[in-house]
Amino acid sequence: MSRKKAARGKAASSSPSSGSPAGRSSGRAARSSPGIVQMNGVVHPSRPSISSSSEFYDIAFKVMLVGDSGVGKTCLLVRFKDGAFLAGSFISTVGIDFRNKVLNIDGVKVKLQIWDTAGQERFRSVTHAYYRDANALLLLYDVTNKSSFDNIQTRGILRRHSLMSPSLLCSAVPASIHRSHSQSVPANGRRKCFCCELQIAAGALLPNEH
Ligand SMILES: Nc1nc2c(ncn2[C@@H]2O[C@H](COP(=O)(O)OP(=O)(O)OP(=O)(O)O)[C@@H](O)[C@H]2O)c(=O)[nH]1
Repeated sequence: MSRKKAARGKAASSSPSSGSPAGRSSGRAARSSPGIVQMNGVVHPSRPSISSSSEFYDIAFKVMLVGDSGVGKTCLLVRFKDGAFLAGSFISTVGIDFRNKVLNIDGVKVKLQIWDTAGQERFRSVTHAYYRDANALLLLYDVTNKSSFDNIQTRGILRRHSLMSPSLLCSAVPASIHRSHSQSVPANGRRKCFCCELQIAAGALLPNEH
């Protein structure tokens, strides 16, 4: 599956820890290595493993970014992974893409494999296949667009039911916050940031013994 955004996010896309499903082997190499136990989509290496970005990690989780087209999913992910903001003309994601990032949560190296799904309706059937084994869904909405907020509620409920996984972590996350001068969805007192939400999700997914 190719993705138009590769052109503008060149540096990020050329990273070995990111890619489209066509290049998924690098991102998923660790998952098929010997000695890795997979339970409910959680990857527990039997010893510290090395991610495709040459970073060791103790445990890995699959996180899906979901939301309407244009809410800012790719921008947030590229910002989180590479620290760059994708300004300029909007090029919609084609299909699905992913990036890896290793976080240190209370001394545990947590590898997040973050999947950026296309928001456009026509890719729904393609992206649906990638929800299997997901540990968390981050439901992104544009703070200036009320319907994008209403839609994530439906999407979150539908996903949870279709995956029949009550343990799946779902969280609503505001995006496009730099457009917030015309904010139409209340931030509920606390201004959640994408980076914080990923840290919270990673912490919540860790087994109790950590
Ligand atoms: N001003 C402003 N523009 C933003 C912000 N976040 C995203 N954008 C712009 O919104 C447009 C859409 O952002 P994307 O991240 O590509 O949206 P997406 O949710 O990935 O869209 P799909 O790939 O179609 O699902 C781009 O032109 C971005 O530059 C923000 O915080 N402020």
